[in-house]
Amino acid sequence: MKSEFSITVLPGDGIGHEVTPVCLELLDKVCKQVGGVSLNYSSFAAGAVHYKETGVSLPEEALQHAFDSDATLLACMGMPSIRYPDGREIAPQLELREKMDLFAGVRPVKTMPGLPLPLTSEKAQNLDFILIRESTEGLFASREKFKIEGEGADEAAYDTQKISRKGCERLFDFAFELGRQRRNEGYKGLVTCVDKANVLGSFYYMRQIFDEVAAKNPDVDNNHVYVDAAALQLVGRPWQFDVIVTENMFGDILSDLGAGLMGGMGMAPSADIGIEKAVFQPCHGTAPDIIGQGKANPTAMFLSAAMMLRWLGNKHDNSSAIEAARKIDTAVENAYATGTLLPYELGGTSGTEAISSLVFAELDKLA
Ligand SMILES: NC(=O)C1=CN([C@@H]2O[C@H](COP(=O)(O)OP(=O)(O)OC[C@H]3O[C@@H](n4cnc5c(N)ncnc54)[C@H](O)[C@@H]3O)[C@@H](O)[C@H]2O)C=CC1
Ligand SMILES: CC(C)CC(=O)C(=O)O
Repeated sequence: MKSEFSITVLPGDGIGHEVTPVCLELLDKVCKQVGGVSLNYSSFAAGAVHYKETGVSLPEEALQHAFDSDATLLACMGMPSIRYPDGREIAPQLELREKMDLFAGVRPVKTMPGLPLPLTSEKAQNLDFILIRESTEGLFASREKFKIEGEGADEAAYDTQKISRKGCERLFDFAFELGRQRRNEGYKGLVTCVDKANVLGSFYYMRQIFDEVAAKNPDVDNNHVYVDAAALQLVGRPWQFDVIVTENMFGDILSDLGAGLMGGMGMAPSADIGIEKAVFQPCHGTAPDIIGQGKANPTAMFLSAAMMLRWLGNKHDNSSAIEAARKIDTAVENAYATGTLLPYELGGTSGTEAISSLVFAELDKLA
């Protein structure tokens, strides 16, 4: 059984440099506590600042390492002030997802105890569902091919969405398998396809493939919701969802809504999963408004690291890695359950130091 894992670490830009060091500290601590699992990190510069300094956003060496290592831990990348000549931001995390074929962006929406969440309903305090964002195509796939046509009053810009049969089939297979797993764990096991099939042919195509895959998985419940209605329902009665599966751009937007339900971007973990490879990174960006102020919430990064350990443990049949993941989740949950943490995003003053210290202390108690 494999117990030593090589991890590509990409701190990226902005608050990535604040949440990455404490996350590696947490990982070292938990691995030492559990035994039977150790991580060897190799860190690389990549992102907007690296592009500004070198003209390269994702060095070949970093990409190769990500391919060769067991998993990649990425914080966040991008800076609104640094752009390609065509005006787009530098976002090598998208290239990484595409080049490594990480089609399933798994974004859990799980609330923590002890936080004054934006939705006050009792049921909204105990949310636990997962949004799967297709991460290799959709509207994002057009970003390097966008065109401006016509002149004067007829000038118009076009981005073209890509929805492929292969992309849909593997995504929906993944969603139904997750739905089945969750049903076996006592969740609803309901897979909801979110689209805009009432207006766009590409989404009607996607929905038909969803229905084909659903027919092959009759033991797992499913339904469809249009994306506008999904936005409404995510605010009105989010507890009705279990596994949401959707296109890249819709998933980008709705997963931020999901982060809002948890108390902010600093609470929302994520994993980009392919057949063999995976990258783990929080949903948040580089938070230029709080860089260097100690306000960055490392929770999303911690929970993403736990997702990495669980994925490694399942893939390599290493129960210690799964135990380490469980310990991180429990330590984070227990830290919030004290009711003493209030992150900046919720109007409080708990930043990187306060949150990390309490999570570390709770982890020590689990020894
Ligand atoms: N996966 C990635 O690497 C992503 C990168 N970006 C990039 O990040 C930059 C900023 O984008 P924004 O739209 O402002 O999104 P953002 O997620 O960086 O920030 C949105 C809001 O959430 C807050 N926030 C985010 N993470 C936080 C944390 N861990 N702790 C406390 N507060 C946190 C920020 O202070 C800000 O008020 C842009 O360059 C954007 O392109 C944006 C989203 C995802
Ligand atoms: C700035 C974008 C690339 C953000 C995004 O969609 C992501 O990283 O998930």
